Amino acid sequence: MALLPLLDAKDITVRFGGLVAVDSVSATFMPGELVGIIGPNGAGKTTFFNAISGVTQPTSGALKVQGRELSGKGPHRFAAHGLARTFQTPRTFPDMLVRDNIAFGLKFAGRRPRKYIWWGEETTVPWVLRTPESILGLIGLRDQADLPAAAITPSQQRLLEIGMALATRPRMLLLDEVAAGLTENEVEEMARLIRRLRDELDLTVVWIEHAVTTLLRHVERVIVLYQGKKIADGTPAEVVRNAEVIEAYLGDEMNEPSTEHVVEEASA
Ligand SMILES: Nc1ncnc2c1ncn2[C@@H]1O[C@H](COP(=O)(O)OP(=O)(O)OP(=O)(O)O)[C@@H](O)[C@H]1O
Repeated sequence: MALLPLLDAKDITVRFGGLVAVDSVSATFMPGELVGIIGPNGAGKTTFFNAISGVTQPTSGALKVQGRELSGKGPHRFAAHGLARTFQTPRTFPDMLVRDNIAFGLKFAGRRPRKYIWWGEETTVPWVLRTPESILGLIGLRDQADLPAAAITPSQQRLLEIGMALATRPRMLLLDEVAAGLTENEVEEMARLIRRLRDELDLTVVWIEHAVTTLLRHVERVIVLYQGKKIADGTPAEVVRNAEVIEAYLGDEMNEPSTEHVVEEASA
């Protein structure tokens, strides 16, 4: 039997009054894929994320998760089908301890049993997603467990939000600019963590990021949005050679000395 996409978005359009923020975008995400979404400011990246996670109702288009029609459903239904996401501004509980932020996510997941049916088979929740301690270990925040979330650094806040998303025991993780505001080293560490999570937890990961050079180095597929439209969808090597992408977006990035080697690597 052919493998179904984990998420299948067909002709998704989102209008805000007269503005078409997302313009008939179709994309499929297969189990275990690590996909980047790039594009200039205002290209529609976050709006597309909101639409495929039930946060914003698309004006038109269809959404299927594991073959199940979820068009028109709210974020809780998407979460119940294994989708978890982070937001551009981390949505943690600042007055609660780091550990309790994670416990909150686990409580949400607790409504689903430890074994659940996934792709028609009984699946056990990976042990690393069972307790606040194990999740904190996975994201490298064990030492901060007993601090209020407001007391940790911005990069740790981003990790905490990823931890909260993982606590809901997802199969698909949508990451919205989790590397924004981080130092170059922190961005690289974040990219490595994202890959490790995908590999160890067998997740499908879709990652929006402005740090294009890092993203191109770490993802296997990139979708490029421009003025609400999808203008490219392919491997980093294909996308950096795409004339429309260069014209619309990557031209300036490629002229940056720091980017040249990445483009060369991606094209190799
Ligand atoms: N709730 C809203 N109401 C009206 N317009 C909106 C709303 N949300 C987004 N927009 C507009 O939709 C367009 C796409 O915005 P979106 O935030 O999805 O882009 P983006 O690619 O994520 O940008 P950035 O990289 O700056 O985060 C922009 O013109 C934005 O102003």
